[in-house]
Amino acid sequence: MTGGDIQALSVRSLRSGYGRGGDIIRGVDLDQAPETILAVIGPNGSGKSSFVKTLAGLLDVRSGHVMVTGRDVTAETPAKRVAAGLAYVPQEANVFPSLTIGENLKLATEFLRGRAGVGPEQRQRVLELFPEIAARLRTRAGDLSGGQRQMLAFASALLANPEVLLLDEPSAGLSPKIVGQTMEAIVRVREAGVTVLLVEQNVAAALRIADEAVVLVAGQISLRARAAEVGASDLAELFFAKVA
Ligand SMILES: Nc1ncnc2c1ncn2[C@@H]1O[C@H](COP(=O)(O)OP(=O)(O)OP(=O)(O)O)[C@@H](O)[C@H]1O
Repeated sequence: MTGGDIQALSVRSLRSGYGRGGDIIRGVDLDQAPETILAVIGPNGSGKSSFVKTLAGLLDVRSGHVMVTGRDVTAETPAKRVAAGLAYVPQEANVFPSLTIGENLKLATEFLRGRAGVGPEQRQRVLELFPEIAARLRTRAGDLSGGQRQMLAFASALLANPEVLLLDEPSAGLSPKIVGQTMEAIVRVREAGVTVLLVEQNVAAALRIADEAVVLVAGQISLRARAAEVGASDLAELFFAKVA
């Protein structure tokens, strides 16, 4: 959605961690071009979820910067980051199970007044992206299948009309067939003009749809490549290096 040389997402010398513990994210630099899908993969415990939480504002930045379409959001609260165009879908608890789909969608925009492009037209665009959700507005979110629940979580985040969508392991707990449908939905989101940063344990599924991939090992980027060029041997070496 952004032209010229402005990156959708820029991260500079980012460090973050929990409480008084050591740094988990240990100096990450990253630029992501608009309307691309970037897969963030890596071994268990390498800091993928912590990275995306830091971008979303849920883990304090110890040093470095996060910029969305050229605007520095490092000091902003999670809510202000959403208003600045950076939406986040957590791995778990990403919908309200006791509310209907319609109520979930209504609640998602409750705190977004003033953000450009938020309103009935955006709602319509989002519902067109997710027909399965659009057809079940009165169904309780808790009665949806895992895949449908992910779609609802994506839809809720997209109502903010974000430039960048951060997804934390959307395939977790889904059957292979549903993983495929979820990945197809992510491609549709990108085709609608949204930049997607996709944290995934399911490396094969993520690489199939991503433009580029970064491998995070022990809180640092150890490889960045076009997704199609990431070879099994690169991954084995990097993933194994963590264990050794
Ligand atoms: N709430 C927390 N408090 C303290 N340490 C945490 C917390 N959450 C994660 N960590 C630590 O941060 C490190 C990175 O964990 P993180 O969940 O970000 O990795 P990950 O790459 O997403 O792993 P996985 O693929 O298993 O989800 C781990 O050492 C983990 O123990």
